This record gives sequence, C-alpha cells and structure tokens, in this order.
Amino acid sequence: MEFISPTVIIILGCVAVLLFLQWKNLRRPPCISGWIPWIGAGFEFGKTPLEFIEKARIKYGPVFTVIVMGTRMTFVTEEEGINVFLKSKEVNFELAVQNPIYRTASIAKNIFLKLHEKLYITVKGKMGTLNLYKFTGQLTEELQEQLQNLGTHGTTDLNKFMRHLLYPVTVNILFKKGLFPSDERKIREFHQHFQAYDEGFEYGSQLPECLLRNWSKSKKWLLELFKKNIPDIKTYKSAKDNSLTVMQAVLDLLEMEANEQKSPNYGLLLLWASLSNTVPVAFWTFAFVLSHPNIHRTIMEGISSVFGTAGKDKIKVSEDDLKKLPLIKWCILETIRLRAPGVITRKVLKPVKILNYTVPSGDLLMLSPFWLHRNPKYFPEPDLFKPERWKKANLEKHAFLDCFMAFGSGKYQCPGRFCPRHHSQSKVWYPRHNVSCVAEVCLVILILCAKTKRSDKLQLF
Ligand code: HEM
Repeated sequence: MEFISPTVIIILGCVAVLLFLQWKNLRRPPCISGWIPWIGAGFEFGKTPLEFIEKARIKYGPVFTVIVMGTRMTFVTEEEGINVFLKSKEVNFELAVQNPIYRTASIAKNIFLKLHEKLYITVKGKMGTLNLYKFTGQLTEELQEQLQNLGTHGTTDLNKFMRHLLYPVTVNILFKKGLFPSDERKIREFHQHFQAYDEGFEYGSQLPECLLRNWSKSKKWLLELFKKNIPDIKTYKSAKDNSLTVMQAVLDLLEMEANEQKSPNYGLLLLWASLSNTVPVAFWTFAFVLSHPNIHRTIMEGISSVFGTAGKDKIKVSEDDLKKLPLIKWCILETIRLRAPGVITRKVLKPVKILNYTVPSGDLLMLSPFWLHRNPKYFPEPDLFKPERWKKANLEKHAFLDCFMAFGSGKYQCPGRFCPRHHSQSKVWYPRHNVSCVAEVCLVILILCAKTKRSDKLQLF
C-alpha cells in the first residue's frame, strides 16, 4: 500500500495535468504546428504565406493558430476576430512589432518602446504638412529625364520605371533634396541594396541576421549610407521655405531624447516604410489601368478635358484639377485594395475571447488586409478591378469603404495615408483622407504621360 500510493498519486497527477492541458487546448483555436519543433510550420508558411493563410482558413475555420519559428500567430478572418483586433484594449501594436524592428533595423526594444509614440506623432505631423506641389516639381523633372533617356521609341520595364521615378523623389523629399545619388554607379548600388533589403525583409524580421548574409550586407550598406549623410541632412535648409523635412524632424526628436546614435537606424525604417508599399502600388495602378482599355480611355479623356491636348508646356497640377479627375483616385484605391499588405499584427496582452475560443496572452494576433479585401460580403466581385465601387466612399469626409484596411487601423495606422492640401478657398490646411502621398504620384504620372503624348508608349507586355 505504501509502495502503491505515491505511484498512484503521480499517475493521477499526470492524468489531471493532461486533462487540464487538453481542456485548455480545447478552448484554444485549432493549431498548425508542423512537425519540426520550434520551426513549426515555418517552411510551408514562408514559401507562400498568402496561400497558406487562405488554405488554413478553409480547412480550420475563421480563427486558427500557426506556429512559426517559435512564435504563435493566431489569424482572425471574420467579424468577431476583426473587432477584437481593431478595438480590444488587450492587444498592442508596439509589443507586436518590437522584435521585427530589432531584427530589421537594430533598434533595441527599450529604445523603440521609449520613443515610438513621440516619433509616430512627429512623422504623422510632418506628413500632414507635405504638399503635393513638392512632389509634382521633382516628379516632373525625374519623369522628363526618364522619358528623355528612353528616347521616342525606347521601351522599359514598368517596375524599373516606377523605381527609377519613386526612389529619388521619395528620398529627396522625405530626407533632403540631393541625398539620392546622381552618379550612375551609386544609383545602381542603391537600387540593388534597397531591393535586396526589401525582398528579404520578411525573413530578416524572423531569422537571425547571421543566416541571411546578402540581406545583412544590404542592410549594413543602407545604414552606412545614412550614417555618412546624417550631418548633411541635419544642416540642410530648404531653398523654398524653412520647413523641416520629415527626417529632420525625426533627427531633432532623437537629439532631444539623447538617442542620436540611432539616427541611421530610424532613417532606414523611414526609407523602407515609405517605399516598400508605394512602388508596387504605383506599378500595379498602371498595370491595372493599362490592362482595362475602357478605363484607360476614360482617364485619358478626363485628363484632356482638364488639361487640354498634349503639348510642350510644363504642367502644374492643382488641387482643383485633381478634384475633377476622381476616376484616377478610385483606380489607385482599387489597386491598393487588391494589392494590400498581407498581414498586420498586434500582441495579445491578456487572453481574449474570439468566437468560442480563448486566444492566450503572448500570441500575435494577425489580420490579413489582402484576404479581408477579397471578402464578397464587403467587396462584391472581389477579384475584379472595379474602380467605380469607390464612388460610394465618402472620401471628402475622410472615409474609405467599410473593411478597407490597407493602411492598418487604430492609434498607429500608417501616417503616410494622409496628404493634407492647401484649401484654395478657405486658405487653411485641412486633412483629407487620401491615398498615400507617394501612391498619388501615379495620378500625376498619368497626367504627365498624357500631356507629353507618352501614354500610348506605355504598354504591358
Ligand atoms: C500605398 C502605400 C502604403 C501602404 C499600403 C501602407 C501601409 C501601412 C500599414 C499597413 C502600416 C501598419 C499599420 C498598422 O499595423 O495598423 C503602415 C505603417 C507605417 N507607414 Fe505606411 N503605407 C503606405 C505608404 C506609406 C508612406 C508613403 C509612408 C511615408 C512616410 C509610410 C510610413 C509608415 C510608417 C512610418 C509606419 C509605421 C507607423 C508606426 O510606427 O506606428 N507609409 N503602413
């Protein structure tokens, strides 16, 4: 009896623990954990993440967890989950992104958490005073140079064309005019390193840098570029007005907070955030418009009616002109809908209930704007490019369509989504819900192409 009792107690104890774990797991969402410890479903997920999410949703239902590199990611795809993602106080943006920020930009968690809110307010405030004329001036120059290089019969890759247009314009506006290299070899180097950094960003945010040699090389190259140029960015003064660039405002704040040594790292983050979505959006807007001849024709007719026929004059695009061409803006929004970011993320601070499940604290809650935008309940015929669906959105009143989540949501949604304008009548700055500043340059490119009779040269192959 004396021999049996401890054994029985241990067995009963184990059974109780097992039952408890099972009960706990029953309340958790179904979990895809793969068969390799820690790596979990990392390989399958990493290969084609968007398809993986959709297949898992069909198989496991609207809430499911995936284990990737030791991290529990719980995906939410239906109303209840989306509401928790958007509204619950128990989920947090900063704690979800601090790790990826550390890996991709080498900003320690304590520094990131200390500065994030202030930096966010600074960037949002500065983006709020950028004006479209700053884009059109430089954009016109860049575009004219590009077209000259092309010659009258030249052809180019549309993606390359967009990069050559948007990299210099964005860098020179957000950081400092003239920062983007003008020497051909250095331009090539910039393109090569930014693309390598951008393409490897997802892996870079998950894996140790020592496993990603080329990516790490490009990251270091970009950090070095900023390190060399920070003193110049700091002392740069705009010839037109005395306003600070976005990066100058960031540098001022870092100096005030005694974290200047992290300036190149924040430069790298701002560079990536401003270019990683806008170049593909610009590319796809053109690709969609050019592959829908009716829409292309209507846009061109609209441009002719506002600006007249093509000529040699330099073109100025005003706020009022843009208002007369809503179809172009709808095309950009429709492109952003169809090419929205794959996922946005929040960290669960305290267990949250979604449907019949309890998502435990520590999980990353994941929402996919890409798939949400393909839900026919919110976007009928979701796979079709239908810019006219944006007619219903009250853009003047800062409202997108319901469930449009391309710029994220809540307190820290994308600061690049606003583009305030000078209101010609009231003479005040007013914030207008807009497609991202840089994405809107598509509109200007279209207008310029039409004005210089180049639109017929833009073809998809
Ligand atoms: C079509 C273009 C763009 C798209 C689709 C986009 C999308 C996003 C998304 C989804 C987020 C995360 C928000 C969240 O989790 O709730 C974000 C954050 C951010 N975006 Fe954008 N973005 C675009 C353009 C830009 C531009 C032009 C800038 C230029 C400054 C920019 C700067 C940022 C920054 C700094 C953050 C981080 C905000 C933070 O730290 O809290 N974005 N963007």
